[in-house]
Amino acid sequence: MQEASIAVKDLACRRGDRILFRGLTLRLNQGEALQIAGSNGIGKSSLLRIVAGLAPAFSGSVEVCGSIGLIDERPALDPMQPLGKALAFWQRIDGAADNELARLGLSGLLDVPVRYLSTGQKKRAALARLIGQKARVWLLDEPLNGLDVHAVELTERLVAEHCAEGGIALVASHQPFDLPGMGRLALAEHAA
Ligand SMILES: Nc1ncnc2c1ncn2[C@@H]1O[C@H](COP(=O)(O)OP(=O)(O)OP(=O)(O)O)[C@@H](O)[C@H]1O
Repeated sequence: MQEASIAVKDLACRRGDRILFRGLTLRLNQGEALQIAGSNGIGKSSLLRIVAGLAPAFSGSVEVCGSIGLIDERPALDPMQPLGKALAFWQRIDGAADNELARLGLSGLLDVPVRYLSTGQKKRAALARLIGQKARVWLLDEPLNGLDVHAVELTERLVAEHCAEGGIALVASHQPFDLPGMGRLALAEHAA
């Protein structure tokens, strides 16, 4: 199985002309999960984007071992395509996989264009794509936003299963995320 780790050392993040946080050091090994907590605008999404390699660090270093899957507020699914075809596009790239469609309550929605899905349905569709991606490192930006109670529990369970299989989860959320053994880092403690 592919190894997985995240090592962040003395990281500082700058957005525009402001330093958001500095002196952030963390390490996650196989099977571990960490919640990045903090109020709106503190820099949670920015941290995930730096870890994903989508934004530069202002200073410090980030090393990620293992393939990365990122969920944020924009599901990477063609809004004009029916959900089934939008997911099939990724399956051709990611390879065949069980996307857990029934478990995610998506089996009956495969002919619905992605743009017509509700907020929670889009979020669950993004999870289906993430599962199909088979990435070792999950970066989840506010994964519980817009989900009903059942879908919140399911998301927490899916992350637990991912970690039990040796994956890693870095979860940015201002909401409680119920996962046994999950660490919690308050980003405010590193605010510049
Ligand atoms: N490209 C950018 N240029 C300038 N400022 C930016 C840029 N992107 C984000 N910011 C600012 O950086 C700050 C942190 O944004 P970020 O989205 O990381 O916060 P967050 O903790 O995820 O917030 P939320 O809980 O609302 O999602 C905000 O004040 C935002 O306006």
